[in-house]
Amino acid sequence: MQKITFYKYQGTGNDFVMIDNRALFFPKENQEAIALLCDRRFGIGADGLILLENDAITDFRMVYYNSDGSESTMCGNGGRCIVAFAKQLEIIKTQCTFMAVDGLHHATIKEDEVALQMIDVNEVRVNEHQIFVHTGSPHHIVEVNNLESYKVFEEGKKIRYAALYTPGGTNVNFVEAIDTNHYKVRTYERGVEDETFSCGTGATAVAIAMHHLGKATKEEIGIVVPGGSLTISFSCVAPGIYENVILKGPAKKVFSGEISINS
Ligand SMILES: N[C@@H](CCC[C@H](N)C(=O)O)C(=O)O
Repeated sequence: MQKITFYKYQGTGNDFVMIDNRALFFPKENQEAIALLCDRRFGIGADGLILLENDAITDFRMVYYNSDGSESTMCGNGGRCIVAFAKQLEIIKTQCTFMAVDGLHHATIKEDEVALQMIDVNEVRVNEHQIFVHTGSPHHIVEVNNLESYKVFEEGKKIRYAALYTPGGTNVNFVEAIDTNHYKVRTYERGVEDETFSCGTGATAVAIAMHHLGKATKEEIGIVVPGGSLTISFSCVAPGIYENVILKGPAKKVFSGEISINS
């Protein structure tokens, strides 16, 4: 058995087990242990697990796993939470750079609010089969009516496993307008294989898609998710090309503890 100190963080209800792995002690190859730590009945419970590690050229490195134990692509809410975690560990003060699977990120933190620069977007794919944006993770977007009662799990799962996205799959976001520049979003997340309370890369993808489609008129969009509110700002430099993409919202520590895993 191996005893692990962990911290639990959440960003608009997207929750993560956070581990300081600067000493590289964590058994990354043990996918079963990662899934167990994220299990809501037999473990701590979370949508994902994040390791904070040293990086040669930035303040730290983020390594992200979905709750099924698989290492995955970028997590926007996780990125905001790891910035709050790095501040708690006194690695950073109010601004930082860090390395993630999709490259270099800049972020600032003021109290519980983290503004995280996401990767640039070079394509918004719109055709008869899809509205799709890759914001560090893949996101399919569907506009719906009556989002509150929409069957996000059932419909999301169908698209997540659709032939169009084989073999990697996609996350699926369902969106309904509040007004021109504010949208409600619910997301089915790949690797969690369920609806989560929030998805940062998903909210970012929706904001960019709504702007690209000409539905949103501003370069700052408000997104309301089941777990709270996010703001996404960007510069649209050409059709489908978005730079200075910033995802902003709260990131909070929930609790910390120790847990033993089979090593
Ligand atoms: N919750 C995340 C997205 C995490 C990655 C996703 N589940 C995938 O595997 O693509 C976010 O806040 O962006």
